[in-house]
Amino acid sequence: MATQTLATASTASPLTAADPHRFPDLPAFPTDIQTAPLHRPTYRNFVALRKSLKGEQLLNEANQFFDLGPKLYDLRREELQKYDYKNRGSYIEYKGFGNAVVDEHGNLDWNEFYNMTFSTFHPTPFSHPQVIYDHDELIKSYIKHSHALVTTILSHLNTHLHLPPNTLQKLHRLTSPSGDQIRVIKSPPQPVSDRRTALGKHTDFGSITLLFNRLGGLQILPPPSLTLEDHKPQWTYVKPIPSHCIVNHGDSMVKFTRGVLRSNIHRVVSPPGEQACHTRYSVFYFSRANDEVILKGLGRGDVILRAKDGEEESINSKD
Ligand SMILES: O=C(O)CCC(=O)C(=O)O
Ligand SMILES: [Fe+2]
Repeated sequence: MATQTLATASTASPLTAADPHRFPDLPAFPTDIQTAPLHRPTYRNFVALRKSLKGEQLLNEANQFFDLGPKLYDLRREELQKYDYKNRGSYIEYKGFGNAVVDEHGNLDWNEFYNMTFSTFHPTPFSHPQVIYDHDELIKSYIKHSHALVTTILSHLNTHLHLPPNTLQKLHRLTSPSGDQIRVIKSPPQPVSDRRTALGKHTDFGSITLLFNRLGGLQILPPPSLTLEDHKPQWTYVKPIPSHCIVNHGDSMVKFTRGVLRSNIHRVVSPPGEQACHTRYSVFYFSRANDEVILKGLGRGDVILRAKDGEEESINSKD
């Protein structure tokens, strides 16, 4: 993963007080905590992104998911458990609070989440809470706008990897079945005496993740190449920035590029400083290659061909 931020706001300086997308009613990220350096697009790319992508709509819709989160989780865990995906043989819908182990000591996670896909509104034997149906237009529109941003990112990567035109984009068509999904995570404040990992260390599955969050807590483990000689990589916070999303490369991009692109290790801990007393929501778009795509080195394009060949297992995107 390269951790990048992409500005989608209309102003050159999205951090000004006039920015309508600054985080309402939340304490600021502490100024004395070191954060990971992030790459931002050049001003030219920033303007191009805004023009081509309806960036304002994407931001507005992401904000609406931050309003949907509390409405969904106000249904309470007992009710949401009816939609638990572990009983459904899929990753769509609800993951209950504390259902996953986060570390080698067997500690459990400190979050619950709900996954939504395009197929959320297709006829299936499984229903959703009414609040999801009430937001069907938002969910469909957010998938469309997020996918447009992912396509723009893939097209930049395609160019810089010297791949034949549209190679990456063709593996990620919105019109073909894939595991693309929206996720809304809720992590309530942790007890003062027991603040710990809320989501265990991992790399993202899939190709590109777009992540909006407002409170700190996300940490990355920098790769050795970005760590001082004779030092161990240290968990480092990623600071949420208004009107920006964080872009992760997932494991499929590592496969497609034979390791030219990396998927970085990250985790979520209790938010720092005063932020720890607030409920943390995050809003995601996980993009994955179309179901039938075999996850292996693309093998065309001199940048990838120069990468070392490794053993490749054959697995398709759906699995
Ligand atoms: O909540 C966050 O900031 C990150 C969560 C995450 O990494 C994930 O769900 O894959
Ligand atoms: Fe992640």
